[in-house]
Amino acid sequence: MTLACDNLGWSVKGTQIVEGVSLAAAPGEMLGLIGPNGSGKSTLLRMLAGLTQPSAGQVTLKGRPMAGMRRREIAQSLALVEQYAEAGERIRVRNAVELGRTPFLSALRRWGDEDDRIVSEALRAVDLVGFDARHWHTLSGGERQRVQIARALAQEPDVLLLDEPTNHLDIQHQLDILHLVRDLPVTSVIALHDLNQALFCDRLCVMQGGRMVEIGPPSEVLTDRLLRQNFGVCGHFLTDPTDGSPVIRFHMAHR
Ligand SMILES: Nc1ncnc2c1ncn2[C@@H]1O[C@H](COP(=O)(O)OP(=O)(O)OP(=O)(O)O)[C@@H](O)[C@H]1O
Repeated sequence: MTLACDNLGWSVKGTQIVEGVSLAAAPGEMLGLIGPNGSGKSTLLRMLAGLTQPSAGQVTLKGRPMAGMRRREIAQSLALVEQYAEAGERIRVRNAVELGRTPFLSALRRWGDEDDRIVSEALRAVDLVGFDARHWHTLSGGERQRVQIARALAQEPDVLLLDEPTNHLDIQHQLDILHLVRDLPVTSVIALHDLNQALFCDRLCVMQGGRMVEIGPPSEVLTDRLLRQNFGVCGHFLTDPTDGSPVIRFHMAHR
């Protein structure tokens, strides 16, 4: 397995935030992380990225315990796009994306043409061609989000973790990013609130109160019972007449 965790937990000041989460993302899989606000998705992602030390359990990256790995080594395989990622106000877009190459640079391996090519490709992938010289503080929320995704792509990771990556994005760029992630030859774990977007994923992991309550293909996980119990809504599956794909229409649940 590319990325896995076993009995993962995190507590703060005696409060259990995440508890007993075990999962394994297969190579190339797009695993969605869904659940109501405060259910532990971001905390779980940060532990999977090695940024938050678990209070219990362990994460393994390509079969090796992450706890024994150096930050640089993790960053050579795994990239995280956080929900509210910031960058220096005065940094330019291209320089921000170039930071994705840092884990691969050293005194013996200096910046080269290949790094320039990778950065240009990452900017192109998120539709930011021509933004190279723009300062971070001049960018819109959606443009900033795409810079952060480009920075992660520039890491050329095997594992890509994304925390609500479609936040702030207009509908075209939301679809672009979801298609991009789905088509990349990487293992991805992606926290999403939009359950129609979650249908893009191969499997969904449902969080509730810090625990994983379901994992499986979207069609099996997003049942009427689960939508009511975990999200407090009713959902009806409809079929898109253009391509036969499922769409969920939500209604308020009668209490
Ligand atoms: N450092 C902390 N101290 C206290 N409580 C925390 C801390 N970090 C997270 N929490 C709490 O843990 C819970 C889970 O937070 P987390 O951000 O992981 O949820 P989430 O599922 O990503 O939420 P959202 O959908 O709103 O982004 C929340 O109730 C949050 O307030």
